[in-house]
Amino acid sequence: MSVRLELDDLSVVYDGARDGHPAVAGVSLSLEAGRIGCLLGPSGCGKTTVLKAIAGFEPVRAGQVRLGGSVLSAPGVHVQPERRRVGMMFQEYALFPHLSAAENVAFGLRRRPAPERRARVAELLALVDLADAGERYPHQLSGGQQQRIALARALAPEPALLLLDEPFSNLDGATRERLSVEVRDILHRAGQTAMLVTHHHSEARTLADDIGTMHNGRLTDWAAAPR
Ligand SMILES: Nc1ncnc2c1ncn2[C@@H]1O[C@H](COP(=O)(O)OP(=O)(O)OP(=O)(O)O)[C@@H](O)[C@H]1O
Repeated sequence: MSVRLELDDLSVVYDGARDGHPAVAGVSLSLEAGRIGCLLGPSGCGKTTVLKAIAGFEPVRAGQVRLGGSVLSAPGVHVQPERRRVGMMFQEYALFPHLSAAENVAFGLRRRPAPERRARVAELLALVDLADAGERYPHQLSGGQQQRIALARALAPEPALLLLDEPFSNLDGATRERLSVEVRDILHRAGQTAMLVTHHHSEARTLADDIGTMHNGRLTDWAAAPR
C-alpha cells in the first residue's frame, strides 16, 4: 500500500564537506499517497542526496523523513534502508544480465511461496505490457523494454514509496518521452507514491503530479504540475 511522504526541514551534510557546507539544506515537502513528485534542478544541486536521505543511504543532519507518518530519519533516528519499504529504480545497470525478465522481476520476491511469486510476476509483466517477454534476457530487449522490466522489478515487493533517479537518461529523446507517459500511467494504475529526480523539464512535466526545483541544496518551490 502506498503512503504519504513528508520531508520536514531536511538537511544533509556529507562527511568531509568543505566548511561543513550542507548538500541539502532545509528541504520541506509533502507528497500525498499515490502521487508522483519530481525534483528538478542542475547538476550538483542536491537532488540525488535528497533521494539518498529518503532511502536511508545518508543520515540526516537536521529535520525528518516521514513515510506514512512514521519517522524514518531524524537526528538520532535511522531506520535501516532494507526496513524502509522504499523501492528504487536507476538509469544504469538496472537488470541482472544473466537472469530472464521474469527472474529479474521475481528477484525481490525470493521469500514468498513459489505460486504467489509466479502470480505476482505475471501480474507485473502484464502491468508493464510485457506479458510475453518473461523468458527473454535483458540483451534481447530494447532499452525501453528493459526499463519497463526494471520498473516491474521495483514494484514487485509493493514498496510504500518508489524512488526514480534519472531513470531514462540513457535513452534517446523519443523513447524517453514515450516511456515517461507509459511509466506515469503504470504508476497511477498501481496507485504508487513515487519520487523522481531528473534534469529534463519535459520528463518532469509529463510524469509528475507535483514538481519542485532545487538550487544549491534548497528547494525553491513545490507545487502541482500545470496540466
Ligand atoms: N559522497 C559525497 N561526499 C561529499 N560530497 C558529495 C557526495 N555526494 C555528493 N556530494 C556533493 O553534494 C552536492 C549535491 O550532490 P547531488 O549528487 O545530490 O546532486 P544532484 O543534483 O543529484 O546532481 P546530478 O544531477 O549531477 O546527479 C554536490 O555538491 C556534490 O558534489
